[in-house]
Amino acid sequence: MSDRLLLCSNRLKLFADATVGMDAAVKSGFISKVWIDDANTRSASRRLSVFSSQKSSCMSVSFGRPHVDQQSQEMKVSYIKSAAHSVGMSTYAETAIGSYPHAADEKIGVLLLNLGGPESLVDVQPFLFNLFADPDIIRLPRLFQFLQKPLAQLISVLRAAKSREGYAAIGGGSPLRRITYEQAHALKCALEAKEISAIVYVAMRYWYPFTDEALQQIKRDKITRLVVLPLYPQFSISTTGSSVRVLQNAFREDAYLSQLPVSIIQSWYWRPGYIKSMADLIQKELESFSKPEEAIIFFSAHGVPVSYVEEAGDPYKDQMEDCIALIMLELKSRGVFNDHILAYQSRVGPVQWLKPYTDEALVELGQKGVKSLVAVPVSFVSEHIETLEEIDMEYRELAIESGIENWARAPTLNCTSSFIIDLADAVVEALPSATAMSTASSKSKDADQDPINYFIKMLFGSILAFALLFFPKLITAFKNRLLI
Ligand SMILES: C=CC1=C(C)c2cc3[nH]c(cc4nc(cc5[nH]c(cc1n2)c(C)c5CCC(=O)O)C(CCC(=O)O)=C4C)c(C)c3C=C
Ligand SMILES: [Fe+2]
Repeated sequence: MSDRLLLCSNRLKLFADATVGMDAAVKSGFISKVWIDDANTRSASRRLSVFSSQKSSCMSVSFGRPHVDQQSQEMKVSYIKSAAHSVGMSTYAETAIGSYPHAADEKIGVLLLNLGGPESLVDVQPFLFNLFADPDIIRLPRLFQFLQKPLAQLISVLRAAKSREGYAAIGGGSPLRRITYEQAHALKCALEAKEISAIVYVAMRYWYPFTDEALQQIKRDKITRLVVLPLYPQFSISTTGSSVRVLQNAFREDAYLSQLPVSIIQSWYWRPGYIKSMADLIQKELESFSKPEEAIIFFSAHGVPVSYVEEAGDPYKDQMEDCIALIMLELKSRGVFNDHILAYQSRVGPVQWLKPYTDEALVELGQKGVKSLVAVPVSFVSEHIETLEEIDMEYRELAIESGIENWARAPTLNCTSSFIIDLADAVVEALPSATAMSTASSKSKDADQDPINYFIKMLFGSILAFALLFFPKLITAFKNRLLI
């Protein structure tokens, strides 16, 4: 009874014994945060770290007692496991805690999931078509899914000129493929340093190398155990959710893959190695200012439409806020007490996206007299068009015009060694719980189940799609007025 824990969640807050309370709390299914309330809890904390990664993708472990602000922050953390299930994914096996004893007999694969990007300006429109043809990016009611491809064709053609300008400004193509392969190589080396021999594969969602290519290679290599690691720290239906759906479909249809033990790491923004690596980058950037303490830390995350969060239960916003809180806690523990803000960038189309919008927030800060700012891209771990063009060019210019005099941008993590080592740890922790992927059909808890919402979407979706397809003049109006 010496190890006492304070367990906080959105439904439950209690003091408990380190072992009994932990297991009971986990079984109750509502734990999102554990505070270790006693300094002498080394063994408990080790167990907690392991089970936090295995039982719940959002649960994190901290030491000491939360003060009031932290506590209310933690209470906001939502329970990710239910959200992951709502998009039909298998999570870690319920019983797997402990080390993985059979590594030597296995042929281990790690599959990195990423978005992909056009490698030349000619690729831009077909890449955009693939992106907009994804039902997790443009979410149509089921009855109208036959419009998905015509709409994708239309929107990709309309968007292509603007996108091409962006890719031209960063050298004519996306660096994502190159950087992801560098990360794959670094991860392989980090695993080798931990005496795990693994082949690391790359599967892009919208451009080469596509998921299918990676899966064919996995089969040829006769991999016997696979860890799936999305290169998105936070889970979103539009990113990890979409890639995992593609994987599930492929696994369901293939005799070999459907039997292959797989662990999917749903999200990992809470991992101490990632949080520390982000804090390192920010701290280093702050030191480039003559008065570091005056600079605002401006976290800029890729946005998603509000409906993803409010109607489809996307945990992305909650995870993003939790992630920022953890980075700021880490910075505070290092004596860095700068103000910070989280805003969302890269919105596309006419719907409401998560707010505040990065461009509007920058103007507002300038108007308030802020003079120094460090921009921190936070939803992605490699440089890409939205860091190199949108932040470094568009937002920088806007910030300077708005009166911000000292601008800096934290680089993305890319192959930072502390980050790659942490990813390797995540893989090692995930290995024991690999199980054959569930073939249960996904039960999406989305707005389609609400008949009124469904009817409204159906009506407006069909009017819009038919109008755009059959009245060319409307296309110009659509393009000019609706920001594509
Ligand atoms: C966590 C990261 C991302 C989320 C969430 C996300 C959602 C999302 N994106 C679009 C539309 C576009 N995204 C585009 C590029 C792009 N998106 C991400 C990441 C997230 N997207 C990355 C890393 C990239 C860049 C890839 C590269 O080539 O470097 C694009 C194309 C570029 C452009 O024209 O701006 C579009 C379009 C939507 C609609 C969406 C959520 C519904
Ligand atoms: Fe995007």
